[in-house]
Amino acid sequence: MFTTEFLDLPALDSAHGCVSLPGSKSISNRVLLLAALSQGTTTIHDLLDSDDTQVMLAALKQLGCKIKPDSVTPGQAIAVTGIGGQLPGGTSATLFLGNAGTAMRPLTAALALLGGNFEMTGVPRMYERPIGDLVDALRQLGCRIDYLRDQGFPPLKIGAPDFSQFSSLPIQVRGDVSSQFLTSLLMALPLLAKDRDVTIEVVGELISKPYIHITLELLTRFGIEVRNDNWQRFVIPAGSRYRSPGAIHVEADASSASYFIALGAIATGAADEADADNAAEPKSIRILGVGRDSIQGDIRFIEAAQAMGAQVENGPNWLQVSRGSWPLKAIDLDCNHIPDAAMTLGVMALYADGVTTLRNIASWRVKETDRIAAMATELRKLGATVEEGADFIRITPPAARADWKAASIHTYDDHRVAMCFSLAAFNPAKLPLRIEDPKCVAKTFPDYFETLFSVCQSACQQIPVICIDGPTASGKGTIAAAVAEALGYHLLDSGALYRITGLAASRAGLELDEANEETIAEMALDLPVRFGADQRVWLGDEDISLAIRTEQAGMNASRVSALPAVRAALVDLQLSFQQLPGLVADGRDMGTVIFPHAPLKVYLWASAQCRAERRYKQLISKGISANISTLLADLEARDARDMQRATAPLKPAEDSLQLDSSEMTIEEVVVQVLTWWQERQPFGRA
Ligand SMILES: Nc1ncnc2c1ncn2[C@@H]1O[C@H](COP(=O)(O)OP(=O)(O)O)[C@@H](O)[C@H]1O
Ligand SMILES: Nc1ccn([C@@H]2O[C@H](COP(=O)(O)OP(=O)(O)O)[C@@H](O)[C@H]2O)c(=O)n1
Repeated sequence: MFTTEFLDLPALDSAHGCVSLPGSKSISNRVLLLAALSQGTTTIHDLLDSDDTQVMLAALKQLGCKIKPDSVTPGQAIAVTGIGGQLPGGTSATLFLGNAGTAMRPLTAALALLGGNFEMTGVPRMYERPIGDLVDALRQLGCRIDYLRDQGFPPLKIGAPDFSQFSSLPIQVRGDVSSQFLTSLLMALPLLAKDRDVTIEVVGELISKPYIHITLELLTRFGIEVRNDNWQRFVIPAGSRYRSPGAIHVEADASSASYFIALGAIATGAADEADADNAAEPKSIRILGVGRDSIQGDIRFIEAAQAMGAQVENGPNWLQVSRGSWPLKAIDLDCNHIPDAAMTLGVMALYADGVTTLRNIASWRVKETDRIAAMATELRKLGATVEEGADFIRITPPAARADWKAASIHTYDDHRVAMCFSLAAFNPAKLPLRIEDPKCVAKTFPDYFETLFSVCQSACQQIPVICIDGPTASGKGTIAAAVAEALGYHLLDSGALYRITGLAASRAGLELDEANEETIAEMALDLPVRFGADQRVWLGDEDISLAIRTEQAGMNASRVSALPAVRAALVDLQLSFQQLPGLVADGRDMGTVIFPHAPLKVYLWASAQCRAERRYKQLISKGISANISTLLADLEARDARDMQRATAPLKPAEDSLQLDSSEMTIEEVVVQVLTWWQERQPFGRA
């Protein structure tokens, strides 16, 4: 997951490949609650690991459910042992539910019926999301719920219910604000249906029926057959009891699939339509985990995408999407049946041949953020003309390539805004795009951007490289790592490759000189090297992270690096590090030889005395003994060799910015490099 302040997406050209999507959030949290209310243990496969499921799991643990293992582990099922429809008397807890509507609403209903003393809290945005209609419905039954701040909104206090006034009259709930209210009642009211039918009556038009469909399907899996009278009345029959299905699979999120369906429709055409080679090879996006048999309403996003031009093939649990019409066709669509996925249509509209109108989307206004306002604001930043109304949005794409703008997309702590806007990186103007606060995707799809990059292609010159070259101990490695972390970029420590080559050659008993140049170059071509987490380096099965950091290893590196054949042998390996979303490369010739077109080249240096002192401290802190005057002499010898060698000598690239770090702290250097980088971006200062 990208936890950086922002993530810059370079212009993307095309997409092709296969993605496996994470489990659905709606299904995950419903299954968790139903498993928690049931008797016995439910083994849940493919549960989504996200902020919303984590708060739900934490809450269930507080309520006394057993969860094994303790948290969601990739590839491993999770077992939830439920409370069997009953909490121990006097249970009390403060439950923090973040910004998870799928936890706050159903848990409020269930706990208000179960009884106990609870405070239901969350993040500030949760306190702006209405819950009054659900509370009103529950109060009709005798539930005790108080507002702790604003009337109609969390946080809430729940006390012991008094069902003495509970009659057989239907419980009324509004259906036109959020379908989660009805879902919450449907999941919780079987608790009251032991010896009589419980009837729920919907007041007003029921929005988001597909989500109710998911709820009903899952209730069936847990032994509760609700009678659905035309989406207006729902009857939970007397004698209903939650029964664990034993094991259950969570299907992949159909809303998450929408980004990849759109990707197939937008980006699988040839990067350059005139390029015959590309045109010959059909490209597509294959999506695993969700397909024709999905119980999720958002699967009908496929129809909307097809209407805009996507070509879609499907199987029970897979989809395959490629570009059909291009440009996409503008549509005018009632989106009530696909409220979440419809946001993706808003970004597809940027690539359409006319004006797209998405209607009946009033519920967007009360989601993670006011999504109509958010979409309108951010689409305008990209150059679109947007009209918004209480329950619709109308989008006119940028008139021509030159009308597109490079935008920094604000994401409003809304995962879907972040994910759908990433698709604007395919703009024909080849402009980069900034996504602010990319970690907000953690709500439903923590590795969204990694998954996206894994199937996207971009021309080499579009993937940015920041080069940091300079003499030994100037701080290149330290600064490069910090800059890469701040930007979410990959890191190339090119010196490590020469160090590894030097180590391997000296272990093989070779003199590190011209006589062995070809032999060492062949070794360099075939090094079984692997870079792991925490900057660990492996040669075959051996962790050589420390062995390559000694001054002797540095000296050996300097020797082998003077051999032109060795340098040539390492070129392709170095180039292969230039991957989405970008690269920070440190070394001697990053800017002069390996990445001559890099948009930012920094030549970092410091006085020899200062560098010798830094290296001394560094070695001592690693427990390696050292002597300053020897270090100074070695470092000057290394500088001389690096600067005087015939091939790729150390020197500032003509277009580099020089930075003397002698009097600067590490933080100051990092800030300077990031400032230079920001100044080169079309977004303005962050
Ligand atoms: N601006 C700086 N001020 C003080 N110490 C620094 C600075 N930059 C780097 N260092 C320290 O100097 C040592 C050498 O830095 P390193 O990144 O290994 O250099 P290089 O990769 O250029 O050989 C490290 O211990 C690092 O923490
Ligand atoms: N791009 C590069 C990187 C390192 N090198 C050589 O490899 C040696 C070790 O590189 P390094 O970056 O790990 O060394 P330090 O700067 O950390 O001492 C340097 O002394 C250079 O001679 C090179 O020639 N070209």
